[in-house]
Amino acid sequence: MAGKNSFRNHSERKLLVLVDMDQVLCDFEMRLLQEFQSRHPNDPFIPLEERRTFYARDQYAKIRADLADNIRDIYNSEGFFRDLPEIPGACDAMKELKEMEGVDVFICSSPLTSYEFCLKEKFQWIEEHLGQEWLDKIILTKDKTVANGHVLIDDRPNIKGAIRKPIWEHVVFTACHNVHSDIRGKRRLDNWTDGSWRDLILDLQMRV
Ligand SMILES: Cc1cn([C@H]2C[C@H](O)[C@@H](COP(=O)(O)O)O2)c(=O)[nH]c1=O
Ligand SMILES: [Mg+2]
Repeated sequence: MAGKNSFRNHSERKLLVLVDMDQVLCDFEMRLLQEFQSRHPNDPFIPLEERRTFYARDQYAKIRADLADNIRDIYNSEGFFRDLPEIPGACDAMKELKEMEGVDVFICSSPLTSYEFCLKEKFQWIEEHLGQEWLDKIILTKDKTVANGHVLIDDRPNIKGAIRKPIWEHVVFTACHNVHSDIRGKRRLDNWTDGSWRDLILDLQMRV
């Protein structure tokens, strides 16, 4: 019985880290803007530093309804999710996290409801940028509040769902659209490059 208990204690002490994909591992916003400007050179666009809503579509809709449709057509098109550029340092940080003692890391991402390309291409992106072994570490869900973990690193400032008080601490990953958002006492992670993510993980590990 001692063995069983020690296994339970060991797994309970592991810090379970959930990491979002779009705008945390891969740069949805930059590619969306580049593609929009290339497809619609004569239309008004929203520079990244002027983005404010979580959904780009919503902000474009305030300018003109057809611009929002054009935005949707871009992220619904084949290759969009597959070819997203990496957020600087994200993949190296993920690989390091995966090797850290006492840490278990998963990718937790919400796919588009129009899943034709998005679902497959999220898997392709992960395989290409992180490696095949990461295909076993994917949680795809429209409702992240039901996912289990100690921390969720995610750029969406307000994550709502079936569970009113999710089990994880939400650390807001800074993105163009949330720089000015009221994040009500939540912590931020600004990037994967200045090493501050390691301090965050160490601090979280002390609390597990
Ligand atoms: C900006 C924007 C995003 N989306 C979609 C793209 C993804 O499927 C989700 C975001 O997923 P995450 O796991 O929360 O990062 O939202 C969209 O439909 N419209 C948009 O303008
Ligand atoms: Mg995101």
